[in-house]
Amino acid sequence: MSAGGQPPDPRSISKAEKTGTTPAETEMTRPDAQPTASHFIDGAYVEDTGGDAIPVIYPATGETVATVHAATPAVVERALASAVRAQVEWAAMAPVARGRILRRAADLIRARNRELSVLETLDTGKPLQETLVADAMSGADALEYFGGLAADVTGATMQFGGDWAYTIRKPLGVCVGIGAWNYPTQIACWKAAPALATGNAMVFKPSETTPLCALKVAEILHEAGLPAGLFNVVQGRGPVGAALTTDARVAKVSLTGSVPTGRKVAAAAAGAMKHVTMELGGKSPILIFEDADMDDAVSGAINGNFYSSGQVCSNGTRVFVHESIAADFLARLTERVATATLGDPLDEAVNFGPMTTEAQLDIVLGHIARARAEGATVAAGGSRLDRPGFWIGPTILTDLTDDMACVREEIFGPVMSVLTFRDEAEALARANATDFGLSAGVFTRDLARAHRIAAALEAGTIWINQYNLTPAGMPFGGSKASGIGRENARMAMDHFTEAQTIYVGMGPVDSAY
Ligand SMILES: NC(=O)c1ccc[n+]([C@@H]2O[C@H](COP(=O)([O-])OP(=O)(O)OC[C@H]3O[C@@H](n4cnc5c(N)ncnc54)[C@H](O)[C@@H]3O)[C@@H](O)[C@H]2O)c1
Ligand SMILES: CCCCC=O
Repeated sequence: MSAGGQPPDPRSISKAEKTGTTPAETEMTRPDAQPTASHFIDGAYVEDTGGDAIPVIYPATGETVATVHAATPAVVERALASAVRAQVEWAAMAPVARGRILRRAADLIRARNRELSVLETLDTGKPLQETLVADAMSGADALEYFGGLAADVTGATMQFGGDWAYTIRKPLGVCVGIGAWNYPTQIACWKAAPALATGNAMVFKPSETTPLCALKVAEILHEAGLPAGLFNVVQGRGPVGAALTTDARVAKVSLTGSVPTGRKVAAAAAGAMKHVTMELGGKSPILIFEDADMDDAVSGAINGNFYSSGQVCSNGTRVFVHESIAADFLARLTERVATATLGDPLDEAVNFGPMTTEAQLDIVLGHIARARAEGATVAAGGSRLDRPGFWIGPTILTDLTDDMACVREEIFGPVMSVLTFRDEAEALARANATDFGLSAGVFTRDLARAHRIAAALEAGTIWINQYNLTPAGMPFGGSKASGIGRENARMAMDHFTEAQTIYVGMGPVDSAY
């Protein structure tokens, strides 16, 4: 497919720059991001500077805005011990009372959305325009949803003609949550809400890259009335996550992260038969048929590739477009992508931010260099932007084949691969030809085709004529290498409980002798 010309550098149309926002002005609006202390344990902030210092870098400028310390073994011990103690009473509490606390936390989050969104922006670099609607608000939705469901955890009865049995769903005990860096508030809430609603305690380790927001979630949960010890936050890198995963007191590990980390964590948990939820990476397809609403398809591809600067697990980074509309699609796509507004993410006019880390930016640039070397055309973006921080514009690759690395591997950045197809069977086969299976999208006006394709796609979540929307009442998670289990919806309650079966004998007991 031909590139159709290089669009203007998105920096040249930054509204922030047009409106004359200066670094000095945005500096003035930036709050102090330094938390009271690194960890939140047993209802209070805890510091132990014996752990490695972890700088928190504002990705838009590269400045260090806070420093936390990795948990020492003593900190990990305090977190686990308080969770074990607190969980017993919490599990015995009336579920409706547990739910009330979570719903109160949801209200507090909504009331403080702006403050939390600014912190999320400082933590991740994602535009405030996004964080105001997608992060703390999504966390509040999960707390409200699971708070409402807490009193509705039910078992089943089975009749055997006299004798009968019933099941009750019991909490697992102490659960560990481990987060990725792209949605720190949302990930903390999506894990904490179903775990707490069902009577568990959680020790949460945020990503070392974005350690700030989970501390605020802990603070708010406790302000809402959560007893001390039930949601503890400890900081650290992989070894802290590994120490939590392998501790004998931990019944379950819920990880959001990459497939390689998922394999390690699942293997470590399997050694002690712990429950796991694995929310991992993907290389998801979006199939755009010739009868699709073109504007919606372009919007879906933009949302599914460039929101959060492409750092979204479920992104549809392999965009398969029917060959008869491919030229029109690419022309409209490049035209719209050229209007992205880059600038200080704290400026609400900005809708495209930097990569969250320089290391991730380097990974993205490496993928683009390899794609060029393999013969791809860069139809938009493609290079590091000459400004402080970790910037690359929305990037579109064309002239691709399915065996190129950029089409096969998760890039986790703003890089869309546009491919063409001739017929449905071919599109489906190519969409499924991956070890990943997180998500997929279909754009068509043909309802029968939409549902036929959705059923045949090997992915945990499929969007028809939409992309990347994840309401709390909808299960979300991956197939194949992209994960085990589901977050959100009633299914998440099942994943944080286990069934106990009680058989009831109603007559005499027969025995052989
Ligand atoms: N499916 C989803 O819901 C979802 C959501 C967001 C991100 N992701 C995926 O996350 C990845 C990006 O995030 P990342 O770079 O932070 O992932 P990562 O795998 O590098 O790290 C994830 C978390 O695991 C921890 N960790 C690393 N090694 C560990 C070990 N041995 N034991 C326990 N914990 C360990 C890290 O400290 C971090 O907190 C991408 O692949 C993305 O697709 C998935
Ligand atoms: C669509 C939001 C899911 C979070 C993954 O990165």
